[in-house]
Amino acid sequence: MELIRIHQLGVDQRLQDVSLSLHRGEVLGILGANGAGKSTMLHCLAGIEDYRGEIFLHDQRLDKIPERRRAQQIGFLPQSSQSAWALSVHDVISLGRLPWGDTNAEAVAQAAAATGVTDWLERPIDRLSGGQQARVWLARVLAGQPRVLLADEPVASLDLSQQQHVLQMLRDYARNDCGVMLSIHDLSLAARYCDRLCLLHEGRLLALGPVAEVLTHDNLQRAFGIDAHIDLESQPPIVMPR
Ligand SMILES: Nc1ncnc2c1ncn2[C@@H]1O[C@H](COP(=O)(O)OP(=O)(O)OP(=O)(O)O)[C@@H](O)[C@H]1O
Repeated sequence: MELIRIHQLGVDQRLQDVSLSLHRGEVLGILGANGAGKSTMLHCLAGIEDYRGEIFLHDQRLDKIPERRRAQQIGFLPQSSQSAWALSVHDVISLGRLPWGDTNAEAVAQAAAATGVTDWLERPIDRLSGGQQARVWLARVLAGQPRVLLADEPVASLDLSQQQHVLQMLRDYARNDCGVMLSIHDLSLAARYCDRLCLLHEGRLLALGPVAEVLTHDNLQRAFGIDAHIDLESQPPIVMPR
């Protein structure tokens, strides 16, 4: 069943005629070169970018859904986040409860545990490393318990172990009757953790479907201009520029 349906999405010169769906229980990976339109598409879904075309959440047009309800349903992790104040980790994660108007201590504790930040709850966020802060911002989104979780490069600043941990956690999150849409540059990780992939090229949809249909030599040549070594049968799968 579709959680999100995008129909002919367009933004100025940046995104053209993109149509796709996010299904219940799946992780959909958004791929593409720098400037391909990944963030732009996620911003449209998050309600922070004007667009042409239509986006449906369940069967309701996104722009007709009251803002608060939309924020309860769709959580967004931007590419980078910063706090203007030296909030504690606990307070940052609690901000994720704003759409609900509560402080749900259990949701906050669960989000902290899922991202492995429980030991830092009392520390000011600006005293953490970049990768540690990234996990706290992710915890903030998780605390809102959104049905649809959008994440713009959630593992870009994480070490190898945390990349795996976070992607597995997002996969588990999706399986719990939710959906996750994330942009990612590491094609091997995308092959390993995403159920389906969407490959954007110059603002257009170049390929959409199961991993093996999207990560082909031809598609990677067109999207990234690379000759790739692709072995999707190995454990874990390998997709690297030669
Ligand atoms: N606020 C903006 N106003 C106008 N153009 C923008 C804006 N933000 C991004 N762009 C342009 O839109 C295009 C798509 O950018 P977008 O950020 O969606 O790419 P991306 O695929 O997320 O790239 P990256 O991998 O570098 O994060 C780029 O050409 C970019 O220069």
